[in-house]
Amino acid sequence: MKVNEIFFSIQGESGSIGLPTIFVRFTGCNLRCTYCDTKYSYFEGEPDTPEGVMDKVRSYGIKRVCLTGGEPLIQPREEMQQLLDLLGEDGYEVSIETDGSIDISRFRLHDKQRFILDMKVPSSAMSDKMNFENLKRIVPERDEIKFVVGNREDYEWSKDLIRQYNLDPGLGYQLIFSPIYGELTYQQLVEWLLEDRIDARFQVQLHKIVWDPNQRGV
Ligand SMILES: C[S@@+](CC[C@H](N)C(=O)[O-])C[C@H]1O[C@@H](n2cnc3c(N)ncnc32)[C@H](O)[C@@H]1O
Ligand SMILES: Nc1nc2[nH]cc(C(=O)O)c2c(=O)[nH]1
Ligand code: SF4
Ligand SMILES: [Mg+2]
Repeated sequence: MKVNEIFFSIQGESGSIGLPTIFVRFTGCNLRCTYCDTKYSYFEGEPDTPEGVMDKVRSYGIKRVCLTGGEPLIQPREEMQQLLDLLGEDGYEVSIETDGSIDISRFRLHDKQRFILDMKVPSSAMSDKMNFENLKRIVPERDEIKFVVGNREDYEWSKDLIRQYNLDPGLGYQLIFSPIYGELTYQQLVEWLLEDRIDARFQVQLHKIVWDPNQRGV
């Protein structure tokens, strides 16, 4: 496996937002979202092993990890599964940020491990790469489905998907809406969500408020 960076910060996104978290950012992505804030992870990085990653993770003394990238699920499958197994054996809480294009059923999760499935909206220019079958593979109370939206068209696209796949929060589906940083105001997205009575979590990238938005490794 190839690792771009490992760092310790607060979780800036998703359901565990604000909690201290160790980030393992893998190198390489199969998509090229227009708005991607992590382009430096496409190629830069060093080879490592699941055991090597575990050693570094253990050194931080916190039992919460976020696997991200790049796209973590394009790393060699055996090695990624081995890392998930090692984290599971040690009782780590794990969130896996994934880009919606990779079959999430290729990986076996342990207790306290979950996917954050980002369904790429039209303005990402990647929505035709989505594997919509993933929406049937999601485990409602466990996983989260995320929409990172930049305009009204993205927002309508997301609502259509929620309707079409019956991603009803009443059935345990956990939905997140987040603005593309700098593209859509927080207020505009919040007002749309409230107006339409969408039972989803509004999320900002907390680390971009705490630190300079261009700072790496936070
Ligand atoms: C950098 S990606 C890595 C994981 C995976 N490739 C994915 O896209 O889910 C992690 C999260 O950051 C989000 N993200 C990237 N650039 C962003 C931006 N400019 N504004 C808001 N969210 C952004 C992505 O949409 C994704 O949910
Ligand atoms: N603090 C912080 N939280 C994050 N949550 C998801 C991130 C990511 O880049 O995937 C991220 C990140 O880059 N920084
Ligand atoms: S899938 Fe994730 S890492 Fe890849 S380009 Fe899109 S936001 Fe960036
Ligand atoms: Mg990030």
